[in-house]
Amino acid sequence: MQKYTFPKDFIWGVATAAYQIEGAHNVDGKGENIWDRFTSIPGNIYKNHNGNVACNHYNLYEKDIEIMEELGIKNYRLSISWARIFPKGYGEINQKGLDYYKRLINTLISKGIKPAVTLYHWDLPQHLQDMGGWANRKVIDYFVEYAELMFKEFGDVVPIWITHNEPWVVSILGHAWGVHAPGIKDYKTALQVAHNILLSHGKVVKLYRSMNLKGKIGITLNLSSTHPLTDDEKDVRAAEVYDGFLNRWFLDAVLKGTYPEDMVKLYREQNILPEYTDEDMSIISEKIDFLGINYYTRSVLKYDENAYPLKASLVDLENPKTDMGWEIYPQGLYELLTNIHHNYGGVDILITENGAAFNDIVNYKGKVVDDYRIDYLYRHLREAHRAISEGVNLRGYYLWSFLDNFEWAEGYAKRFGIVFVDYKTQQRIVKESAYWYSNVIKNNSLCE
Ligand SMILES: N=[N+]=NCCCCNC(=O)[C@@H]1[C@H]2[C@H](O)[C@@H](O)[C@H](O)[C@@H](CO)[C@@H]12
Repeated sequence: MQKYTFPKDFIWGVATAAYQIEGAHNVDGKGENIWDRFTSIPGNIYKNHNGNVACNHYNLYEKDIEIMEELGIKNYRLSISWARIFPKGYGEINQKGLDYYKRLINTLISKGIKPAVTLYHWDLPQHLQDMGGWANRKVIDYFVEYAELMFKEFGDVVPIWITHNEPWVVSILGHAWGVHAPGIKDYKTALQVAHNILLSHGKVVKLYRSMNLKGKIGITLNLSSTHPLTDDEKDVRAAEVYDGFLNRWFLDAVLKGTYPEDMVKLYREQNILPEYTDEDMSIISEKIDFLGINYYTRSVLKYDENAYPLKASLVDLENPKTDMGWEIYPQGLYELLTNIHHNYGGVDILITENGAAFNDIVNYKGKVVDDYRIDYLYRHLREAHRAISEGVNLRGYYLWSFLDNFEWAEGYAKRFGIVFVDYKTQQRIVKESAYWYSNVIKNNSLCE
């Protein structure tokens, strides 16, 4: 039987995000955030679901951490809800919000579970959106103020920090396509938002360095290997442009301090190029300790004369898919890891999210036998192992997600968890994939 052993100190973890699991949306002084607002507007979310209760993790976190402990999970990526700390986004601190995260983080550490904290996982305080949100450069300063307080409070006990989760999704889904909060549909705004988020990232990295903290800090990007539908030069160019739009715009800025020339030219021609300075780019590319990658699927592109602004359209192939409709394409993870290793100087990498939504059911024995999810995870971890064996500095893997949770525009219709959540009773059921993952962690290896 083939066994794939990972490096001795490889980080095996699970991941969640505040708005998706906490609930308690207006409890203990928490301010309104843009997802509280966006989900309150009928039509935005599947069946008008919202995160008001979610997995009630705000009240059930001790029970959830017990499950992690039972499974032998030693690393947990969580996010902090900015509006719990600063209800207005800046200024007055909400002590009860701060106390919640102190309890949560201290409980994790007392159980030997290392926290990796994401400072921003999409839940901007609404008060800041009311002044323009991330399109307003002033919000950058407020983000630095929030980060400074988090570093002061938790900098000595949190070993891994992620400034932002997926600036591309915040920018494009939230400000160009309008399918995420705050529901804006304007590419020029979207690209300015992306730039300001990246600038806030760089400023916070510099702040972290100035505080002489002993942990590691990075950023998480959602990346996808891109493929042309055919070898026709128009399709090949479409894939290159989409690669620039999704991947290289962010990778080059953070790791090289420049925006890719081909995309700068395209955005300038389309009059959607953001305003930025050389100084901005120098700050954005402040050296990070690791690059976080969220990988779910590849992207297949074809030339499309009518597709604004890229003249490239995603193609939906008839291949095996997850419940999100995303093609299951494990080799795309290998392609991505090796490309980044070779093109971006061998930067240390953490897979900060990988996982799959499937239509889980509880069987007559009260179990969730999610072999399809085990298959997805196995295949992707095999590709990760292949990349490591070829020299890629992959240091860890955080499975998305620990719990079934609020899947943004899809509400509770999509289940990504390795722990099933019955939203009517808040009962947790550990899925078979969790037991499988527990074994992978214990053995630090994959067995065929
Ligand atoms: N249209 N469209 N979309 C194209 C690709 C979107 C990529 N979505 C992600 O990566 C999100 C990431 C997020 O951090 C987490 O909060 C989400 O729950 C997971 C699952 O969705 C993933």
